[in-house]
Amino acid sequence: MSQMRFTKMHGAGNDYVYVNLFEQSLPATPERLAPLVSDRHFGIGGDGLILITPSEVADARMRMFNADGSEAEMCGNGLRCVAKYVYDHGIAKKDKLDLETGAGVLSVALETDGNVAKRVTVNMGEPILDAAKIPTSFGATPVVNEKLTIGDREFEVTCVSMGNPHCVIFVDKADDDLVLKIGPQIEKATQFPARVNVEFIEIISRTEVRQRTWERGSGETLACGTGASAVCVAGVLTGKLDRKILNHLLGGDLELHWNEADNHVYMTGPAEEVFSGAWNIPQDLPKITDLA
Ligand SMILES: N[C@H](CCC[C@H](N)C(=O)O)C(=O)O
Repeated sequence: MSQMRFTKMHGAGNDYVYVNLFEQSLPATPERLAPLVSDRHFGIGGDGLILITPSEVADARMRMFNADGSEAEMCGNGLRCVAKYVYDHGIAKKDKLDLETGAGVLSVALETDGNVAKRVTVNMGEPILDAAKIPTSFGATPVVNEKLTIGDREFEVTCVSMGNPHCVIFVDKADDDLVLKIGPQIEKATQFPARVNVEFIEIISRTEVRQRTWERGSGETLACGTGASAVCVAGVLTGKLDRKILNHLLGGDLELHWNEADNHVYMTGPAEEVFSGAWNIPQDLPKITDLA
């Protein structure tokens, strides 16, 4: 029985199966593997699959696949965990790393305690506010307080890309009806040709919010780092929030800062390694060559 070695990690409860491709190759395409390993009953369990690979332009590269097998341009919680893995496992023992992502090479700073990283700050780069690049069919740029009709209900949405697309909605109560019923309908709404991640935000003050997230390709997650970054930007664009906020997500807290000086968003939060293991590769899994 051949096996694939993996490490389970999470950032504020947003958990992924991490595979170190510095030391092994994949038994099948990641699009095929992600749904299998993400399955919380028949697989390892997680919100998706994250590959840590060598990079020609950075200390390492992250490729991120949602639980449905779709690849995303960027994953904030995932990148904090990749940074921790790269540091803790000695791939690059530096407390400042450059990591290649689908949204470009991003810089991260690690707070370490001896030999392990505890908290990580990611320079997420500039938010993308051009409707076409988010991409949405809304005409306005930036997309602020647009009306989106779902069934017989109308929502006011603000759309921001952090390399991946986000639809932010400020609500009185982010309840199950909104997150679990409206969230999936917005994810697949025709206004979002690449689908979209949806953030439902309760405002506690100008510097503090509570977030629930319906993620593209993974459903509700306990946290979404790119989403929390998009919320910070949307809060400033709508005049509801200051540029520095504390975001309470179901799985933990993230600190966000949309820095006026460089127009970059900075996200700080935890990264945890839960366990490592070996996954028994199913006999009937089509080999990568079979899929060519
Ligand atoms: N579902 C997202 C990718 C993961 C983002 C999230 N988990 C984060 O921490 O940023 C997408 O398809 O764009």
